Amino acid sequence: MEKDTSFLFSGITFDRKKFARDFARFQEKKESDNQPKLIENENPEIEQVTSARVDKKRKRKAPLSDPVEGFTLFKSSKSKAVNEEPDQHEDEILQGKKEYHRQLERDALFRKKHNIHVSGSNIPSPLQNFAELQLRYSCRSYLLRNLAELGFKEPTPIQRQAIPVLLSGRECFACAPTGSGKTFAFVCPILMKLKNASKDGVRAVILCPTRELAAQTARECKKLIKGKKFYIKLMTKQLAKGADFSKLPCDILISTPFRLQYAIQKRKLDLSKVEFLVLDESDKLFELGLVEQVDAVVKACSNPSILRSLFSATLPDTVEELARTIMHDAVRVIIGRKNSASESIKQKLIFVGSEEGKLLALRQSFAESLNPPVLLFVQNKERAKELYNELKYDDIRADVIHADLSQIERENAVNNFRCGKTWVLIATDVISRGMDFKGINCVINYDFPDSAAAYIHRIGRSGRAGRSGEAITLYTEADVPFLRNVANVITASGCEVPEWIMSLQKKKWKKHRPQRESISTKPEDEE
Ligand SMILES: Nc1ncnc2c1ncn2[C@@H]1O[C@H](COP(=O)(O)OP(=O)(O)OP(=O)(O)O)[C@@H](O)[C@H]1O
Repeated sequence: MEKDTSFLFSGITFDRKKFARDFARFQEKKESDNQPKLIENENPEIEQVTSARVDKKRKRKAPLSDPVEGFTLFKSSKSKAVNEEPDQHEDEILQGKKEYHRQLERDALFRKKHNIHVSGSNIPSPLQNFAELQLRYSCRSYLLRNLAELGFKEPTPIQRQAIPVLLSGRECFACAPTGSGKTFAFVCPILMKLKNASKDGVRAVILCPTRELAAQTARECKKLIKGKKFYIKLMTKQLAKGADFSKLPCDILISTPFRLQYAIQKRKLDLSKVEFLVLDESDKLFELGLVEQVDAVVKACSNPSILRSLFSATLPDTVEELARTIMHDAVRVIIGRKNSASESIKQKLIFVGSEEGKLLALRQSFAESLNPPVLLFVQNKERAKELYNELKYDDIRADVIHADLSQIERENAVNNFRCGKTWVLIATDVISRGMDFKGINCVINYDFPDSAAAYIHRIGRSGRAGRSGEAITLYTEADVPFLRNVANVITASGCEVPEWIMSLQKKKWKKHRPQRESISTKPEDEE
């Protein structure tokens, strides 16, 4: 068609001078032709843009046009348009401002409803639902499909706010209760931003304080990428010692600080292209013993446009201050009250007098009602072994996990507990953070936790993802001076504590690890 048309006009030279008057009429008609079209336009936004364009065209064309019939009409309408333009523009700005403020109000109400507290500048609106991931951020369908398969219907409060913050390219430190879905809150933006697999070096690093948590996070990532190719690597001992990192395709690397520092320093692992660094259980990572290794990793992630984020259920002020020194224009997201326990856990304090009383109380409680799975926390690995030796011949399926076991023994202990082979798992704090055992009915603090943060994380192994749970904390005379700190956490999450405990003096409490009598009831020579 086009060819035909050009053929029709080829070789014809239009005599503009001779037909100036007629030509001008066509010009005029053409312009006025536009006007009803604009009015017909159903979309007011498009209308504004189109009319602005036409006005611009007019402005540019006007000096070129010859004086024609109807010029005055054009002139008057044009001069009107010129007069109107600033008003219209101001109007648009005003409307824009009004809409912006209305949106801020809506966001504030929505955040209040979901107990989301934020600070920082220009914080993106929280997610109303998962569909917004696609509407606002063009999320790929594989991820939405996997979410649906995992049964995630609604975003949790931390997901509603932290995901848009990270997707809008802002750094973030976040504090949300145990079991509230923080893992997906940081993995989702990473997957969305990385878009596709690449063999271009490590692009994201997730640091976890323990191997068990690192392995769990890697497993969760793999569930989320089902049907999509991504290279997700867990830094195992073998990988750290034997891999050729220059050839290893890796989009997301999940590791403990120790193994990653080893790989950086001894195996020349290059992290200069890392775009995302997540410090999960960040307050633990900033504790003495880990902070130097974390520092080495932070330094190795030298990409100037890296996005760093910190997540935990407990975020002491000291960690926040430290975080501020390394982060740029970060957004702070707190769900509920900072450093509080999950509200879905029924918490109790039980006085047992002495160490001997503890074992009696435990045996009695198991005899009356044992509702597995039960997680039992003790102060150190020696006590874990002792308690295991006491319970292993009782008629309950007990197992133990602590740092003296080999990697494979630790994995077996976790897996047997996960699948229900073990009813009671005796543990040190090695699994108190982040581990997601579905449906733990009861956490028993056989030994009083060494800090309020440890208490929050330990009991947070139950009552996850909105489920209910129970936490029992045994205490002896030696623990009384430290009761008040834990009692504060208990009352803040809506559970009751005897009045006399609330009237105890608050204690400035670093680590409470009293010398405890042995758990073992066997005579020493027999041992
Ligand atoms: N939107 C959601 N809907 C339903 N379940 C979810 C959702 N997001 C996460 N979960 C589930 O909730 C559980 C807890 O999630 P996750 O382990 O990420 O919690 P967390 O906040 O990191 O806890 P912790 O502080 O103990 O590390 C997991 O089993 C996870 O699959």
